[in-house]
Amino acid sequence: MKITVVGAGAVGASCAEYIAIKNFASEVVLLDIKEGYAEGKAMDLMQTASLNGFDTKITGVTNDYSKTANSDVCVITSGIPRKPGMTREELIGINAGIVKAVSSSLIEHSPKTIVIVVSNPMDTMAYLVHKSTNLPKNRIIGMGGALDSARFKYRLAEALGGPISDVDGMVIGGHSDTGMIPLTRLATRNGVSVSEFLSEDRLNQVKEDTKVGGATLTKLLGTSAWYAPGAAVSGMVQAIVCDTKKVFPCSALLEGEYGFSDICLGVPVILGKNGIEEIITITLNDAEKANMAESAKGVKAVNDLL
Ligand SMILES: NC(=O)c1ccc[n+]([C@@H]2O[C@H](COP(=O)([O-])OP(=O)(O)OC[C@H]3O[C@@H](n4cnc5c(N)ncnc54)[C@H](O)[C@@H]3O)[C@@H](O)[C@H]2O)c1
Repeated sequence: MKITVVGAGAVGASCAEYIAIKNFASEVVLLDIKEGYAEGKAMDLMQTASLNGFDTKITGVTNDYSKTANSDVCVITSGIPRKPGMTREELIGINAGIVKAVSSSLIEHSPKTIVIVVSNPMDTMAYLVHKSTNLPKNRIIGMGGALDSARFKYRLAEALGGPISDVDGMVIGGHSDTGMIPLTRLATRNGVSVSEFLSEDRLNQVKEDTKVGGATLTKLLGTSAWYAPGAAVSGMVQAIVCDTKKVFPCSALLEGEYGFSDICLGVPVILGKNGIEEIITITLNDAEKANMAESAKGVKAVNDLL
């Protein structure tokens, strides 16, 4: 299986590294517009192969889409990241042009590909790819919820004082500080509701810490994070390539699900060889429904800027 990752920056390179280390793909092509940058990242990563024990071949190219031909999955991470104090929405002006041009070049060379959109503001960028290409909706997937859910589980484990492997939970809604909806009501510690262990106040704190998870890291790092985003993308690529049918919250084009249409929003989906195999409709309570409506409103307002 051949995977292309566009953008050999922090997230793209981390994503390529995790894909290679998990050893499920034969080839990863890293593409960047900056002369020699992807080639350098690919060479550095290939020099970890004997140390980390993987056989995936990573090649780097400068803006040459012919080298990406017939990719099974293409990941778009190209674009600018946010700086401290910025929102993801503020990136739209520059990133929309990049994502539109990149997706069109990718699809020209890999018409059967599945596209994973990472560049921010991600829900709007995924929507833009839907609007500007003819790919069926199951083949365009936005990555946000997989990362936000990992951050949610991190915060839950911290509050519980237990291992993350005991924790399950999901974040749906828009991939923004205000739009995320960590579903504390459905989160569990080894099958037991987390509300058995944590007060409502503590759970609300977990929720708020999760929503600003990206901003917290951006402030500490001076730019947005890359390890967890790269790992989240690699998990989604693996589910597609290995046809695992695992459930991830992803930004998917909605056509009536959850009461919304003509919008990409984070909802639980089953990922497999066809990309989005199914959108799962979970029963939300009134408060969660109201949160989803607010979240959708926020994403629509950004979509209107396109
Ligand atoms: N969806 C998520 O959960 C999530 C998480 C983290 C970051 N992001 C987003 O991912 C994007 C990348 O973040 P990063 O930290 O890797 O940034 P980065 O600056 O480290 O890397 C971006 C790379 O894109 C390249 N690039 C720019 N224009 C290009 C083009 N037209 N064609 C090919 N390459 C091009 C740049 O040269 C650069 O190497 C940002 O928009 C960021 O906000 C999303």
